[in-house]
Amino acid sequence: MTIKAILTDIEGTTTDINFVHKVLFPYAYEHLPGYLRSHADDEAVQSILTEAREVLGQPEADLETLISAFLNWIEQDKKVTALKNLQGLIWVSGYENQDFTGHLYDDAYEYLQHWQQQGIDLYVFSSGSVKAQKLLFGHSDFGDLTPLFSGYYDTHIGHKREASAYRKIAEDIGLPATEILFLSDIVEELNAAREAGMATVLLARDEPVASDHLVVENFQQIALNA
Ligand SMILES: CSCCC(=O)C(=O)COP(=O)(O)O
Ligand SMILES: [Mg+2]
Repeated sequence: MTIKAILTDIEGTTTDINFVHKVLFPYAYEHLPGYLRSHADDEAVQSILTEAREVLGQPEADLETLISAFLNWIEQDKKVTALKNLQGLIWVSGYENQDFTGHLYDDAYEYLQHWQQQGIDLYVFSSGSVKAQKLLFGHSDFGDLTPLFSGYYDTHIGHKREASAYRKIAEDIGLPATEILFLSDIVEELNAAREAGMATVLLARDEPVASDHLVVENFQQIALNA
């Protein structure tokens, strides 16, 4: 089978989980109350707040109630689309002030470039919003890597553990799912991608994992018949 496109997860796949959980999430947690209090009237924030009220089932929830809900979702690592959109807005200042740069494993940097040079189109699918994805790769440890990617997908297209999301992505990319390879560290995501027809590789970066998906420790071990 010929792989023509690669769709990659971020956290645990291109990027250290610790960067997300020990740098990005704490930054969002610390800045979220102040950000919401000073930007509550912005159009983009208004729509995030409306969506959060819907998720909570509390159409009248005030700003302080919503702040508590968002903080609670960060603590629980909930992949709520409204939270993910909000985090993307908050992280702008962190990247722009150079409080941090987007972590990328050396092998991910090397092989994403290599695959692109081989003519393979690269796409991202993360629970982090498209804005957050572009920030991470645009302000990465290796500089601006956004020219590597042909497209970005987040939970607006569907949940990462549901096959329908991968079917929609394949349709949007314009390739049969069988010609797309999905990379992730989460078996449930790989199962959903496989159900949609995609080829799959499980990244087990920290410890060995037994799986019926092809398992690798890093991107260098991924052999493609492009
Ligand atoms: C796009 S950077 C922030 C990552 C994030 O917010 C997250 O929830 C990680 O999700 P992933 O689907 O990449 O595991
Ligand atoms: Mg992941």
